[in-house]
Order: sequence, then structure tokens, then C-alpha cells
Amino acid sequence: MLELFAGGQAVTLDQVLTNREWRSAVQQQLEADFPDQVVVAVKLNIAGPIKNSLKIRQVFMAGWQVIKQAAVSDSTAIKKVHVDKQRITGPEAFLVLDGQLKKWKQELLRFEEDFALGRLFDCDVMADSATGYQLSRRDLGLPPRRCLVCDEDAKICAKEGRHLLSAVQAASNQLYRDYFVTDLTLPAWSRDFVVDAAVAACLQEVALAPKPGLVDPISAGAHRDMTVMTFLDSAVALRPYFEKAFELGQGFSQADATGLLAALRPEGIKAEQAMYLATDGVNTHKGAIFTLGILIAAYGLATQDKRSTTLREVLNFVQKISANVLDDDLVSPTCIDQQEETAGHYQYRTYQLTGVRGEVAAGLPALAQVGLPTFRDRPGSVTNRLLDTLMALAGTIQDSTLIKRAKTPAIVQQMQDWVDEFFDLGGAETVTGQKYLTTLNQTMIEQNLSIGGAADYLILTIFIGRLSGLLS
Ligand SMILES: CC(C)(COP(=O)(O)OP(=O)(O)OC[C@H]1O[C@@H](n2cnc3c(N)ncnc32)[C@H](O)[C@@H]1O)[C@@H](O)C(=O)NCCC(=O)NCCS
Ligand SMILES: Nc1ncnc2c1ncn2[C@@H]1O[C@H](COP(=O)(O)OP(=O)(O)OP(=O)(O)O)[C@@H](O)[C@H]1O
Repeated sequence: MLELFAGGQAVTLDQVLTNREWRSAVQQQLEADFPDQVVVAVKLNIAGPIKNSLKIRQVFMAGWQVIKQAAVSDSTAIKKVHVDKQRITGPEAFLVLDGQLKKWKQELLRFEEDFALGRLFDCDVMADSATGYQLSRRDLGLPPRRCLVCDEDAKICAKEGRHLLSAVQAASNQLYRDYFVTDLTLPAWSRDFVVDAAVAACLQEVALAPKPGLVDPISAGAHRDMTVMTFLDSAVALRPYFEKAFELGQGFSQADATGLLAALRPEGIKAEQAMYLATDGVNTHKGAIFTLGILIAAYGLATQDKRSTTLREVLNFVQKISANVLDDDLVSPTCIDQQEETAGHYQYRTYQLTGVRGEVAAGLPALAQVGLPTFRDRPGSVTNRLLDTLMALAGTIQDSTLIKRAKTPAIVQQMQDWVDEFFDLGGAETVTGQKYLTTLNQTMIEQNLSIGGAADYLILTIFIGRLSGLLS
């Protein structure tokens, strides 16, 4: 089965008809409650009997975010928001907005035309206005919607049954693949949206439980000096730094991208101080300050033209920005204080491991290769998919926190074995998988082991997940 439809349930004609009545009742109620406003109804055009699935919801949420942000950035008063992602007949959402019918219709038509997945969306805009209840594309001088398969007028293709269902489904699936799989599309978001995503990523990581060895709301893992509260304070304190990282990326104009890291690092050092101030001296987010700061700056750089970018482009920038970091920090460091040698420097000197610096210099490979695909494809609840993602990351990277705690790089193989056992049990969605995580947490507490680097990669995954709409 095509991935877009995997795990979906077929609907009956009756269900489709009943849903039509439901939608019309919701719309009528909204119009009655808000007679002076514009009602926007958003749904998908998905041909065939399967109209909802994990991946169909991903498509919907990616577009829904863009629509919501258009409303927010217009500083329009949003009177009501109603979303129902789980309907068997397909996800649907409604927005009630202040403003002109024509203006909003134009805005949503632009969305349907310009957003990469816009062809899968159907946005109705209604108001009790002088210009009419609903405006059509033709009223606004626009050509008819194009067919997904042949680019002709979609209405005519549908009426005449010109294409096999399988061809229409394959075309929809291809749009999904182009957006989420071949590369990940990242719209050009505002600074506030990006910074919110960064802070939320830090908060969601620490809220996730049960995480082995790490701090979460149930257990402090193998950490004695911090709790979930410490992380909340720290995440909030990092907001000005994330703003700065975005602005530095957006405003950067030198030919040599390494200049961006040179500009970012003093800000990172200030952010570390803000973190220590907020946590009374505890290291909660040192790794994330470094990696997420670089990722945000790279995203800012990639969206300077205010057009959408892709994950590949952003990670290419990460690599370019960090091109000198191994040489400058590890190979021939100019500023190492032997008294206070960090785990990263020690592990390079002793085992030639490049740690977090190696990761950024290589363009954060585990993000595109492991974190995001695992989150995209694993089954179950968001929480369980994030737990699977954390474990997949922990089984992939050379985590300098873990190696420092174990006092040997041999722990990397042990961690991989634990991760394999976890996935053999079926992962976080299974009862045995959940028990495994709790037992592993106990083992890691006893052995004083923590996977701080994997936690940081999870933060990066959530951040990009939010920018792409995979996680929203
Ligand atoms: C580069 C940073 C992260 C400091 O490096 P340090 O050597 O302390 O790193 P260390 O290896 O101990 O790891 C830092 C954190 O990164 C995360 N991490 C560890 N391994 C990984 C990994 N493989 N992938 C991603 N993150 C990881 C963990 O959360 C860890 O706590 C940054 O804090 C920084 O630049 N600080 C300024 C001080 C400095 O190093 N100046 C340059 C001296 S020449
Ligand atoms: N939920 C989490 N729980 C614990 N650590 C996390 C979590 N999320 C991220 N980390 C990362 O783990 C690192 C903390 O690891 P650790 O406590 O071993 O570092 P340290 O303070 O340098 O060392 P130590 O506590 O051994 O003196 C932080 O830099 C942080 O980025």
C-alpha cells in the first residue's frame, strides 16, 4: 500500500454523507455565532476510500500551521479555532476571523497555489457579506484547480473519470514523498514562530517520559543536581539567544559562512551564562545551546529570501558554518585551559572522538538520517514515537555524555545493544517496550549513565518537526 494511506480505514458512502451534514451543521452554527466574521473551513482532497491515516494527518497539519500563521501574522482577531484531526472521513478544521471575505479567499487561494501540498487542500471561505456568501475561483479571476495527474481542469477530469483511482492516489503520495521523504520542506517562518519552536522543543524533550538515564517529570535519571523544573527555567532563559541566532542567520551577508559561527559563539557563551544563572549553576542545555543555535542560524540563513527551504539546504549551511570547528577547537586549539578540560576535549585527545563538534561539522547527520525518519514513520502516539526517536538516536551517535559517564567508549556498543533489544520488543508502543524503558532507566541510574547527546538530538528533531509540520 502507498505510504500515505498506510494504517488508514476505508470509509463508506454513508459516512461521507453523514460527515457532509456534520460539516454543514458546524458551519451554520459558526455563522450564527459570528454573523460579522469570516468562517474558514479547511479539509483535504483525498481520492478513494481511505481519507485519514498517520501520514494524511501529517499533510493536514503541515498546511494547517501555514494557514494559522497567515492569520496570526496578519494580526487579525481570531475568534474561534476548531480542529478535528481524527475524523475517519479526513481531518478538518475551522477558523473564524475578522476581516473581508474577499481578502481571506484570496489568501487561501494563494495557499492552495503556493504551498507545496496546497493541491491536496480544499479551503472554503464563507461570510454573510455584501459580496456574496462564498466566492469562487472564477469570481476572483483565477483559473480552475488543476488535476493532480494531468494538470488539466480538475473538475472535468473528476466528472469524466479520466484517471484511475490508483493514478490519483499515486500522485497524492508523490506530493507527500516530495514534501516529507525525499527531503523535508521547511516554510519560511517568522522569527517568533522559529523561537517558539526552539523553546517548545526544549520543553517537550524534558516532558517526555520514561526516558532512560535522563531527567523527565517522573525520574531525574542519573542526574542528581536537576529536575524537570530546572529544565523549564533553563529553556525559558534561552529565548533571547534563540532570537539572536535567528537574526544572525537572517542578517549574515559574508561569503564565508564560517563567519556566522564566529558571530554566534560569543552569544552561545552568553547563553551558557544565562543558563547557569537560571539553574543556579547546573548544566541543563550546554549541548543544545551549541547545536540548536547553529541549526537556527543556518535556518535563518537559508530563509533570507523569505521563501521556503529544505532540510538538506539547512544542513548544508550547518556544515559550512561549522567547517573550521574541528581544527579550531580540537586539532589545534588556541584556548584550552588544561585545568578545566571538557569531556569533548578529553575524548578527542584520548580516543580521537570528535563528539558534538564532529556532529555539526558533518551537518548533524543523525537528524536527517535517524531522528526525523524515525519520528515520521513509527506508529502510535506522539509520545511513543518521540521515545522511539530518542532510542534510535541513542543507538546511532557517539554520545560524549554517555562516554564520559561510562569512562569508556565501549559503552557505545552496549547502548546499541540496549536499543536493539528495545526495538525487538516492538518499541515504546508496546507494554514490554515501555517496561524496558523503565528497567533501563534503573540500570542507567545504577551505573550513572546518561544520554545527554541523544536528548539534544531529540530537541533538534522536535524543532525541525515543528518547522515542517511533522510535529504539531
Ligand atoms: C562546543 C561546546 C558544546 C562545548 O564542548 P564540550 O567540549 O564541553 O562538549 P562535550 O563533548 O562535553 O559535550 C557537550 C554536550 O553536547 C551534547 N553531545 C554530546 N555528544 C553529542 C553528540 N554526539 N551529538 C550531539 N550532541 C552531543 C551533550 O549534551 C553534551 O553535554 C560549547 O559549549 C562551546 O563551544 N562552549 C564554549 C567553550 C569552548 O569549547 N570554546 C572553544 C574552546 S577552543
Ligand atoms: N532531559 C535531559 N536530562 C539530562 N540531560 C540532558 C537532558 N536533555 C539534554 N541533556 C544534556 O545532557 C547534558 C548534561 O550532562 P551531564 O550532567 O553529564 O553534564 P555535566 O554537568 O557537564 O557533567 P556532570 O553532571 O557529570 O558533572 C547537558 O549538556 C544537556 O544538554
